[in-house]
Amino acid sequence: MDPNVLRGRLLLAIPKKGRLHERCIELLNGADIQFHRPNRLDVCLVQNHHIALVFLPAADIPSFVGKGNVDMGITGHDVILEAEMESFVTETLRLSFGKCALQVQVPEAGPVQSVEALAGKRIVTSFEVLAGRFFADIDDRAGLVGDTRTSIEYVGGSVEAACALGLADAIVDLVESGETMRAAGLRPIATLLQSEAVLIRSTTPKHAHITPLIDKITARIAGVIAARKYIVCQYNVLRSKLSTATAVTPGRRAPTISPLEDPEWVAVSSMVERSKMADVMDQLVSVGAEDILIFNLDNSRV
Ligand SMILES: Nc1ncnc2c1ncn2[C@@H]1O[C@H](COP(=O)(O)OP(=O)(O)OP(=O)(O)O)[C@@H](O)[C@H]1O
Ligand SMILES: O=P(O)(O)OC[C@H]1O[C@H](OP(=O)(O)OP(=O)(O)O)[C@H](O)[C@@H]1O
Repeated sequence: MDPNVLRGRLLLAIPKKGRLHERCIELLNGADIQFHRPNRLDVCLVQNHHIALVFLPAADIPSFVGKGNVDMGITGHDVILEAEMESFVTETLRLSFGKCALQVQVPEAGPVQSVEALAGKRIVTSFEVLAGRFFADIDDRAGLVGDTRTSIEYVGGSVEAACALGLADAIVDLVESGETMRAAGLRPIATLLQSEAVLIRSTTPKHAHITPLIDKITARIAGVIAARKYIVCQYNVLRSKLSTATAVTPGRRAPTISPLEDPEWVAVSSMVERSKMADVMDQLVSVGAEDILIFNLDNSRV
């Protein structure tokens, strides 16, 4: 591709494969960012905005954004810390997917119960910076020096195999459902951090003229995330029960209250977190609300 085509465009990086890729594509579709990615090309133009998408390994996105080589990106909070880019990127939105924990895991049947028992042992991980820092603290507390300190070995994937192969006494890797960990006969003994996918921008952007477009895309993505997270709950309730009912559905800012033809009744409409929907409906029934309706949101600006 002719680099001139990219001049002046906002560069937005998303993971080219792996756990976050599909979810990012869905998010872009929801935000009406239209593109066609020619077969395996890592850069493609957005048709309806002055944007180019850059498909990169999730782990490389923090430094591309932090160094200002691309303007914004989507990646995991974990890889921002691993790349030591937290001072160079700003996490503008949590995206509510890619949720996982970075954990120290040991063989299920083995004797190790605490991370202190791993001081001086062999750790295999794809997170050598975070694991290195974590075990350096433990080694310091144990007074270990030189060759006696914990060994941290990097592998690029299939970390769980290291213990079974006799290459490690423990691993440090990501866990979501725990299926991979259990299948490998491992159990967790410590959590280094919790992660989820985040939208990031450079702390010191190189292209100031692009900031309004970054803000617009951020607002669109925030709207898609909020539309997934919230539903609208509408119901009728006796005016005398209104304060009890609206305590159950306070809304994001405040509920909308409309009069009904019967002056003793009002209609209430309020945003409610989708995960709390069933509980909220039960509570509304118990305070005497009637005609409780739930509406999905297609999109939003909040
Ligand atoms: N099991 C999981 N559940 C949810 N999110 C995950 C999970 N595993 C990884 N992630 C998130 O997705 C990011 C990318 O991980 P993934 O395993 O997809 O890497 P990848 O880009 O395919 O690289 P590779 O497979 O080469 O290590 C991680 O940094 C983390 O934020
Ligand atoms: O707790 P679970 O739901 O089983 O998920 C955990 C697994 O997911 C990630 O790997 P992924 O499958 O993305 O592949 P990778 O090993 O190639 O990174 C992670 O490295 C674990 O292996």
